Amino acid sequence: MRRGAHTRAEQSAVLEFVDVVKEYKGVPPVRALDGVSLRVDSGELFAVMGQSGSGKSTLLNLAGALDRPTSGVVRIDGHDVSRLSDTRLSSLRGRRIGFVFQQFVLIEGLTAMANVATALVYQGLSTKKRRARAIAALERVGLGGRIHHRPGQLSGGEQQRVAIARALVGEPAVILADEPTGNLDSGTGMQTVDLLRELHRDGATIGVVTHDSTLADELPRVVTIRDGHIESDTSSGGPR
Ligand SMILES: Nc1ncnc2c1ncn2[C@@H]1O[C@H](COP(=O)(O)OP(=O)(O)OP(=O)(O)O)[C@@H](O)[C@H]1O
Repeated sequence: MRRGAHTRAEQSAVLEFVDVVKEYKGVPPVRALDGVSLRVDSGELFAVMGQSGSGKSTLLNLAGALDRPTSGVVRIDGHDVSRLSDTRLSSLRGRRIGFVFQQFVLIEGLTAMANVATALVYQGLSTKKRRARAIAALERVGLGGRIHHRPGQLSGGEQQRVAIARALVGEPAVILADEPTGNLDSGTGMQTVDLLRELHRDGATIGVVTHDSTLADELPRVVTIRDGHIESDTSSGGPR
C-alpha cells in the first residue's frame, strides 16, 4: 500500500449510523427512518438527497445531535448520542457541529463579524480572539471586505457565506447544510457549492441535505434516501 494511504477501517468516522430507526409518536406512529446504516469519514463531502417526506430532515437532526434515534446507534465524532445526557448532547452539538440553513438565520442587528463570532461564545475565548477568528473565517469565504456589514446590507449569496463562516469558525467535526442553495438563484447557488468544494479540499467534512439532484450531482458522494431507507450510496463502502 502507498505510504500514507489509509484503509477505510483506519480512517476516523465522523458520523456513524447503525440500523437506525426513528419513529415519531402519533396514531399511527410515523417511521421516518427505518434501518439506516451510514458511515461518513473525516474529510468527506456528501449529499443526502431525497424527495419531500423521504426522511432527510430526520437524518439531519440525528446527525446534528438535535434528536436521538428510537433504536439503533448514532455516533457523532465517536460519541454514542443515546448515552449522552441532554447537556452533553447540546455541548457536542455546540462544539462539534456547524449548521448552515436555507434561510441563513443571521442576526439582523449584528455585523457579519459579530454574527460569526456568536458561534464561539461557548469556547472560553477572549473577545479579541473571537473577533480575530471570525475575521479569518470571513476571509476564508471571500468576505474579508464585508466584515462590518449587517445582513441587510449583503446579497443573499453573501449572507449564505457569512452563515458558512459561522458554521466553520469553531472548526467542527462536520458542517451540515440544509438546502443551502434553496434561497439563491442558480448562479449564486453554484458559487455556494464551489465554496463548499473549496472548503472540502482544505479538509472540512461537509454534508448537504437537498432535494435538488443538480446540486447533489456536483458532490463526490450522494446518499439517496426514499421512504426512510437508503436507496443508493455512491460510496463503494470498501477501501478507498
Ligand atoms: N415531528 C414529527 N412528528 C410526526 N411526523 C413527523 C415529524 N417530523 C417528520 N415527520 C414525518 O416523517 C417523515 C419524514 O419527514 P422528514 O421531515 O424527515 O422528510 P424530508 O425528506 O426532510 O422532507 P422535506 O424535504 O419536505 O423537508 C414524513 O412522513 C413526515 O411527515
